[in-house]
Amino acid sequence: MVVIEEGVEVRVARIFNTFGPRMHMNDGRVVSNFILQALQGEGLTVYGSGSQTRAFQYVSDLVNGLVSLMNGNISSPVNLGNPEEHTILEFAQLIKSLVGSRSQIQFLPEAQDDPQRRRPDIRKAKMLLGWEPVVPLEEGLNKTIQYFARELEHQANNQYIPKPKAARMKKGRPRHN
Ligand SMILES: O=C(O)[C@H]1O[C@H](OP(=O)(O)OP(=O)(O)OC[C@H]2O[C@@H](n3ccc(=O)[nH]c3=O)[C@H](O)[C@@H]2O)[C@H](O)[C@@H](O)[C@@H]1O
Repeated sequence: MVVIEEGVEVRVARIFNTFGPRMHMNDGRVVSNFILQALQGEGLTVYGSGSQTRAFQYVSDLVNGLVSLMNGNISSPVNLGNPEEHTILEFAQLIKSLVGSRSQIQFLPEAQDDPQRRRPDIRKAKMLLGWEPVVPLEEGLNKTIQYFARELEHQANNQYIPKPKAARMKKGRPRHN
């Protein structure tokens, strides 16, 4: 173990789904895809029935968690995420309504090996770091939508409009759709 042999202090953050301004706009993740699609009037691409769940944390909550972790003395892994869980269909409906978009929700084939549920257990971070996420989902989404809208405007002037990425690879294998 590096910790014992070299006296190096180690911190291990297990980072769960995170979003916010300055995220990559078209790497195919769900929040960026849905925001781009809603802003551009395209169908919001829900893979499968949309009943799979995720829990998304806002970037500033993650940064605060990382800072607390670095300043603490826990060398075992600590989950950093927001435990508020929603279905992907709920995310699609929420983003569509926050954008005020007329986009349709478009159901596509399920992604391969797509986890049906993901929600972090953050009891350890709460207890040992006194950390928990504080930014409400809608507030974080609104800030992210504003960022995407400004970027689209800027990029439109430069003739480059990013497209949401359609095919996502899961575990290194191509999806069928
Ligand atoms: O561990 C992994 O395999 C992956 O975990 C997360 O990926 P994931 O939780 O699936 O996050 P998203 O890609 O944002 O997808 C979340 C859910 O939305 C669905 N989705 C995604 C994009 C889209 O346009 N439509 C859609 O329904 C996906 O099928 C999935 O169920 C991370 O974001 C990836 O970087 C990591 O590789």
